[in-house]
Amino acid sequence: MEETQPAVRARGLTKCFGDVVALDDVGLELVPGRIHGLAGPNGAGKTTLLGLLLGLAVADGGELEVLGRPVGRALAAPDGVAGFVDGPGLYPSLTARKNLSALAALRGQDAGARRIDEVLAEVGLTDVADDRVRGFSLGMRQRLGLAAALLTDPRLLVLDEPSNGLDPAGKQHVHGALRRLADDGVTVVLSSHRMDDLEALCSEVTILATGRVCFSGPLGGLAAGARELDHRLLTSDPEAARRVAAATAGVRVVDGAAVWRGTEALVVRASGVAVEQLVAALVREGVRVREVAPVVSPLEAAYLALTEEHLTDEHLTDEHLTGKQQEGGR
Ligand SMILES: Nc1ncnc2c1ncn2[C@@H]1O[C@H](COP(=O)(O)OP(=O)(O)OP(=O)(O)O)[C@@H](O)[C@H]1O
Repeated sequence: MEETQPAVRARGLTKCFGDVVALDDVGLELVPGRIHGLAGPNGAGKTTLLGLLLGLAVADGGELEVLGRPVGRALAAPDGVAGFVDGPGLYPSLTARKNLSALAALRGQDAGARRIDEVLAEVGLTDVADDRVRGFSLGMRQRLGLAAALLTDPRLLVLDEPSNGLDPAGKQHVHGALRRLADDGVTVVLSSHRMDDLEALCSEVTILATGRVCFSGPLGGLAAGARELDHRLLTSDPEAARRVAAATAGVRVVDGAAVWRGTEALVVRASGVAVEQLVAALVREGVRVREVAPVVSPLEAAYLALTEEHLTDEHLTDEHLTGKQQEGGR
C-alpha cells in the first residue's frame, strides 16, 4: 500500500439500531502504519465503528474504504483486516495452541507449528500454550485473541478494549506486539477507556461522543490544545514554592497543602508555558524541583473537555429544537 493512501477512509458514515443513532455522519482518515486510539464515553459508537471495519455489520449510509477498497455489503472481514470486538471468539475446551490451529484451519490458512509458537510468544502465552482456554483469565483470552489475529498477518488490526483485564506483564507483551506491528507498517485501531494506554501507545486519536467525531488527529495536537491544567509540583521547599507560584504570571495555586506519596506537594493551575516559567523562577530562587506532572493527563483533560462540550451543545440543541428529550431514548 502507498504511504499516502489512508488505511481507513470514512465519509458520512451512519449506523442506526432502531431509533438509536450509533454513528452519525462519521468522517475519518487513518494514516497507515500508525496506532490509532478510539476513545469516547459508554455508548459513543466505538464498538459499532470497529465492527464496521471488521465487516461484522454494514453501515446504513455513507462511504467506507478499508485498505484502499470500498467495503461492500457482505458480512465478512475485508482482505487484510483482523481483530475482534466484544472479546475474541475462542473454543473453551481446546488448548491455546489448538485454538490457533483450529482458527487457522477455519480460515483455510496453513499455519505451521512454528508460526503458532511465534505468535504465542509474541503475546506472552508460551507457558500456557497447552492449557485449555476454559481456565484462562480475561487477560489471557484477550492475548490469545490477539495471537489469533496476528496469525493472519493483517495489514489492519482492529481491537476493542484490548487492554481489558491485562496484568502489567500482559500489558507489556500486548503493547510491545502492537508497537512492533506498527513499526512493520501495520495499521492498528484500538478502543480504550484508559487514557494512559492511549497516550502510551497511540500517535493519533479519534474521540467519539453520541456517535459523532469530536476530534480526530495527532495526540500531540489534542494535548497542545488542552486548556490550563492542574500540575503537581514536588520541590525542596514547598513554602517557598508556594510564594514563587503565587507571584508567577499565569499560575494559580489551586488549594492548600496536598500530599503526594508522603511528600507535601503544590498544585497549580497553569498552561504548559506558564509551568515552564514557574520552574525557571523556582530554579532562580534556589528551590529544587523534584517532579512536575499534570494531575490529570493532557489527553484525559482534553477528552473530558471535548465530550462535556459536545454533550452540553447537544443537550441545548435538542432542548431548543424539540423540547422532547425527557424520555431519554439514548
Ligand atoms: N446490536 C445492537 N442493538 C441495539 N443497539 C445497539 C446495538 N449495538 C449498539 N447499540 C447501541 O448503539 C450505541 C453505540 O454502542 P457502542 O457499543 O458502539 O458504543 P461504545 O462506544 O462501544 O460503548 P462502550 O464504551 O460502552 O463499549 C449505544 O447506544 C448502544 O446501546
